Amino acid sequence: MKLSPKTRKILLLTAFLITVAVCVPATALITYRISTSASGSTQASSKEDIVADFIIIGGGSAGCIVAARLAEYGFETVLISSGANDTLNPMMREKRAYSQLFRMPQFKHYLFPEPSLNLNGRVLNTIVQNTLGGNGVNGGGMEQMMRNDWTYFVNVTNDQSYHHQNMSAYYKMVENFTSTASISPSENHGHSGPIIITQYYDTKFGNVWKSVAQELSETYSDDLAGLSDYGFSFEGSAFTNGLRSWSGDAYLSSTMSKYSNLKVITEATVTKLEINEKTKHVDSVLFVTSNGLFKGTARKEYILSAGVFFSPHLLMLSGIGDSDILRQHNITVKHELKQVGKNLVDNGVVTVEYDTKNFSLGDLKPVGLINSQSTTTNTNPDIFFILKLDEQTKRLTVLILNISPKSPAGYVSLHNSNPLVSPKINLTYLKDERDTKTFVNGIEYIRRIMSTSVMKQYATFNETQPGPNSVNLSTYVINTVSTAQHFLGTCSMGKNEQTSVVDSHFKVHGIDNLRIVDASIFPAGFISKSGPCLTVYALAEKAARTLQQMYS
Ligand SMILES: Cc1cc2nc3c(=O)[nH]c(=O)nc-3n(C[C@H](O)[C@H](O)[C@H](O)COP(=O)(O)OP(=O)(O)OC[C@H]3O[C@@H](n4cnc5c(N)ncnc54)[C@H](O)[C@@H]3O)c2cc1C
Repeated sequence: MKLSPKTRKILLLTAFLITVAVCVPATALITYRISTSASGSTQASSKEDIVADFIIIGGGSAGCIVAARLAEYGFETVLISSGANDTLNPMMREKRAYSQLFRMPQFKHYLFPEPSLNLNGRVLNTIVQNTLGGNGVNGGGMEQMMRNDWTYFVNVTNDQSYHHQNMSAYYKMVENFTSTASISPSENHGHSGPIIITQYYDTKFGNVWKSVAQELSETYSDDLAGLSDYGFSFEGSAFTNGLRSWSGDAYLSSTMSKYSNLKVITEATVTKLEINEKTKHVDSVLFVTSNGLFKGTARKEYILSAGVFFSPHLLMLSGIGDSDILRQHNITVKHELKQVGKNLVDNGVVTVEYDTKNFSLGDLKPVGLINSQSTTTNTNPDIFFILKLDEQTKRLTVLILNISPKSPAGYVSLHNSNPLVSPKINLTYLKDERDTKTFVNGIEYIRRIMSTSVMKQYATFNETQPGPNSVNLSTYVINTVSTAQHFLGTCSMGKNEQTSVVDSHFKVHGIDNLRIVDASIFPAGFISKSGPCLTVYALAEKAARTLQQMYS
């Protein structure tokens, strides 16, 4: 589609006007950056529309890996992403800048879910980092999923290639893992992949942490990757010597200059997949930049990697989804897939906070994956917790994640059919009272840790939140539970189109040239036991390898 500059300007202006005029809360508007100045990588300024073997939509954690690998495998590849290329910005890289980064809206879409009635009407916020690498610019916790988690994938898909043993190969492709512990490096880790992960350990606090586990009759594990899914440990980190490693930089930035068959278009928002409802084939994608409206055509396939909120959103806007919802918004149904947008899950997080004296953690990340109600079960953990110390204020925050939520899943849907209006998001934390109880048990468990003789001897901890005299912990949980930002599941993987959106080869059921590779494809009912980011990376490696095998 070639449009004159004047028509483009009119279209763009119209899109903005519609956005502003639409009757949704102003906070629901997407804050895509559409500026006329180029910032780093290629902007869509050419008059030509795009044609390539593969078009990837969304340069987040997964999208950057799929794009880089497909280019490396020799395919003509185009990545279209709504954020700018900020990979050289020190704010992205430096750990000490992370909290400031959080306060800078130009790098993010803030999405505001509907008020949660069971949380006294509170509106929680969800975040999509609008930059290359997406939400990989995060807290840096890097954990593999465990053997049992992969068995869940195998059972849901009937695809044996998801067995832990096989998936271990993809983690190894991602990881450049080192541990400062004097443990023999686990055979579960890779040591020459692009993402640098360091598991920090020091003997002094390491011994304390082991003794705490012992005093509470728990197990300690040198490394929670792979086989062991229970106990106290230290978490691997994407920060090494204070610098972040993430897919936007480690996979994509270096590749952009290396492969002439890779084109990265930033500050460009895909607004629609043009789908032929008879052939069930994606004919093209439309995307908007500050220079106007463009069309991209893939000779082979389109890969949707816009993340857990925007992937289902774009499917629905394009006519793939639950026909009842699409018709409500006057969207022509191109392909009925009831599960699009369903099964949204997240752990939720509650914190216990302490003022400390004589306490330091440095780069250490003490964690635990335990059952808060019974000790030494070595199985069925119900919470994951992590200790974070602000070394300047000496404030210790213990984050408690619910890894076995009982509440029904939430969903992603539409406010209306305007692609520049963010999706409708429904979250369901604490809808089932057992989840409140899990967090209360979690708080009591953290208090037991801080009351162990070994912790008391090591340093001074004064609880400030919820506070030692707080009588009603349930109320505290209801008033403070927040998003853990570990959202999964809105384009879930499974055997058929009644129960899922993609098959085990990442292909959208019923559409012949469209795949989804991002956090949205985790199977319905699956919840992350720690953090999903490293697994999203591993799944992206698997998807790229699948495409290479298919098309080489
Ligand atoms: C604040 C925060 C902290 C986190 N901390 C951790 C942690 O410590 N450990 C951990 O394991 N996990 C963590 N997570 C979760 C983890 O980062 C995510 O699960 C993971 O990054 C998701 O990757 P993704 O590829 O699915 O999506 P994303 O990385 O979100 O990428 C989606 C990309 O698509 C782009 N996009 C969206 N719509 C369009 C469109 N229409 N056109 C073009 N581009 C589009 C977006 O701009 C974005 O860049 C955290 C998440 C957040 C938000």
